[in-house]
Amino acid sequence: MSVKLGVPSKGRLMQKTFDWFGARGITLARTGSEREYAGRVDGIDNVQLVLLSASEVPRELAAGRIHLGVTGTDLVREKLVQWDQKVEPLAELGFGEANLIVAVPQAWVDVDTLDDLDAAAAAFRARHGFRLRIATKYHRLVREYLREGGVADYALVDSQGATEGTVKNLTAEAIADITSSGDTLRANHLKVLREAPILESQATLFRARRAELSDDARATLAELIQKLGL
Ligand SMILES: Nc1ncnc2c1ncn2[C@@H]1O[C@H](COP(=O)(O)OP(=O)(O)OP(=O)(O)O)[C@@H](O)[C@H]1O
Ligand SMILES: O=P(O)(O)OC[C@H]1O[C@H](OP(=O)(O)OP(=O)(O)O)[C@H](O)[C@@H]1O
Repeated sequence: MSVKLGVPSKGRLMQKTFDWFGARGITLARTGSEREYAGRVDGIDNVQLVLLSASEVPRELAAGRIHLGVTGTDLVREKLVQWDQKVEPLAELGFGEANLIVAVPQAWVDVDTLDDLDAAAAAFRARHGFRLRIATKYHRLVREYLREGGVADYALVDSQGATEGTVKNLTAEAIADITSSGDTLRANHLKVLREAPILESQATLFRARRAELSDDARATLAELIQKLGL
């Protein structure tokens, strides 16, 4: 039995993940044609590379189909109920840093805090007859945050990409999304609420708590963790 290491196969986390392992003597490489999702691990025996989308890594870890996996903390917390019982963070990797925030139109001069948003949401419903819409793909984290922040009168609308565009497109009044440089928010005339972010995320190496391991694989995992300096 080999140790299965799940890493993003594309997107912004892939190359930096490969670089992070490479700097620690473990070479990860995609093999085959550019479009083939096959990979190789050099620098240690008996470790199998599993190429996945960053958003699928949490589920694969929770199911125990991979033993180790790299993805953003935001995706783990959003996708796994009681995430800390399913996975253990082993190392923050220092890239993929982004904050999950709530943003509203810059033109809403009276709305700078969650309290303001709650008041605006109540007024919006009274005026329009439907609830203020917040577009996001982080449904669980945003619901929990708004409940704790005392914001009640809103509806979440699902947005799986280009979330900042939903306000201009009139499919939402506000958004909750990841921001890094802030350029996308500014370009779409949105401002972040004054409170601390919902979550500060970065790429992290996780271990699956429930994955089965043979004795051989357990030894390989220990060797890998030691080689990575963890
Ligand atoms: N602008 C950004 N800067 C830095 N990290 C970001 C940014 N936007 C998203 N991320 C982080 O990158 C991770 C997602 O990576 P990426 O967008 O490449 O994957 P994905 O959207 O899940 O891809 P896929 O389409 O393959 O499912 C998340 O953990 C997220 O927090
Ligand atoms: O603060 P910034 O540096 O401008 O980055 C923020 C943007 O990056 C992510 O989008 P991504 O590029 O993954 O595209 P998406 O909208 O299709 O998710 C995120 O959803 C924001 O839209």
